Amino acid sequence: MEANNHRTIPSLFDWAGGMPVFVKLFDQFYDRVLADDILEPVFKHMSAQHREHVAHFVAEVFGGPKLYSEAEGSHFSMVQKHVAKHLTQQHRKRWIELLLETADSLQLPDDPEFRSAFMAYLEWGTRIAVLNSNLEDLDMDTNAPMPKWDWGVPGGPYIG
Ligand code: HEM
Repeated sequence: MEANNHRTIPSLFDWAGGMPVFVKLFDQFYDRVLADDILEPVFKHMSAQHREHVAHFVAEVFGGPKLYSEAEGSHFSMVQKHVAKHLTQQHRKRWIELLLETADSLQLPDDPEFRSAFMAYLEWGTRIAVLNSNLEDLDMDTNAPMPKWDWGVPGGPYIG
C-alpha cells in the first residue's frame, strides 16, 4: 500500500480481490480457452500447472506475493515459453476477449480505473507475447526483473 495526500492506494492485486480471484480467473479462463476453436490448438498441450502459473505471474506483476518468481519461473522463463509458438493477432484478440468475459462473469471490479489498468496490461503483455512467439531464439537477459503494473494515469481506484 502506498500513501498519497488523501488516501491509501491499494495495489491492483488487492483491489482485484487477492490471490483467490486470480487463481479462479485463470482457471475459468483456460476452461474457455480449451472450448474455443481458435485457441484450443495453441493450448491443448499445456501443463497441468499452466493455469496456476499464469495466475501467479499476473498476480505478482499487479503487486501480489512473489509466488511465480520465487518458486515457479522468472520473467525470462515466461518470455521463453512463448518463443517459436507463432501466435497471430487472431490468437491474441481472442485471448483478451475470453479473459475479459471471464473477468465479467466473476465480477472482478469494473470501475473505469481498474479496468483501464487491467486492459493496458493485457494489451502490452499480449502484444509482447505475439512478438516473442515469432522469434526462433531469444536474446534476453536471463535475470531480467519481473514487470510491475500499476494504476497509470487515473492513479487509483474509482472514488466517485
Ligand atoms: C499478458 C499476457 C500473457 C501472460 C502474462 C502470459 C503468461 C504466461 C506464462 C506465465 C507462461 C508459462 C506458464 C508455465 O510456467 O507453465 C505462459 C506460457 C504460454 N503462453 Fe502465455 N501469457 C500471455 C499471453 C499469451 C497469449 C496471448 C498467448 C496465445 C494466444 C499465450 C500462449 C502461451 C503458450 C502457448 C504458452 C506455453 C504453454 C505450454 O507450456 O505449452 N500467452 N504464458
